[in-house]
Amino acid sequence: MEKKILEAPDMSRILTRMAYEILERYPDTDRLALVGIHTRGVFLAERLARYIYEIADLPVKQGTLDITLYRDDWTRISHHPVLRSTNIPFDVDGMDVVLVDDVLYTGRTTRAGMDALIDFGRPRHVGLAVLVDRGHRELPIHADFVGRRVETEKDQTVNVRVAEEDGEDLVLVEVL
Ligand SMILES: O=P(O)(O)OC[C@H]1O[C@H](OP(=O)(O)OP(=O)(O)O)[C@H](O)[C@@H]1O
Ligand SMILES: O=c1cc[nH]c(=O)[nH]1
Repeated sequence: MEKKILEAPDMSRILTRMAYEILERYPDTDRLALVGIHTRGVFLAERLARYIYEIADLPVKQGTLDITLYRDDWTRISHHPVLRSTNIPFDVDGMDVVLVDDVLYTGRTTRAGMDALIDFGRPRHVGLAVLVDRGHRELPIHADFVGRRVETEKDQTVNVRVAEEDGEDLVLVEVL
């Protein structure tokens, strides 16, 4: 069984708030880029960029990262990984890059995301925005912009659904 923790209006409100926070932290939007981590981070990054455009009338650079081959455990997960597109259509050197993901858990995806990003250049600053921080970090990583902190047990699962991929906006936590 799963319990709903966020529904579509909650997600819109939270992402709007996060867009304001990102703008406040990085007012120089010429230097700002939002980079979504596949899969759902890509759609959340697009939405944050859209909210920033609506709030400040300023376009923000965007990119996507597939971190599969940068994971420290990818051979354990699959020897035939499905790869998705990495697209960083701007010069990363000197930029303020906000990585965007749906869930922050152990921090291993974020670490892989930083590795993947740094292969493109040397950002001035890298931040992290996540819709849900569920704790249980295994690496010294924290998020700068958090939609909702959720207390979880280590063996619970947080399931984020986004309309673009799943047909609905919903965040569920497995009930143990
Ligand atoms: O902090 P971590 O322990 O790395 O966990 C967080 C990651 O786990 C999920 O991705 P998943 O690997 O399930 O792939 P998905 O994005 O395709 O669902 C989620 O989307 C985050 O990217
Ligand atoms: O609970 C979890 C842990 C990692 N990634 C998710 O999407 N959910």
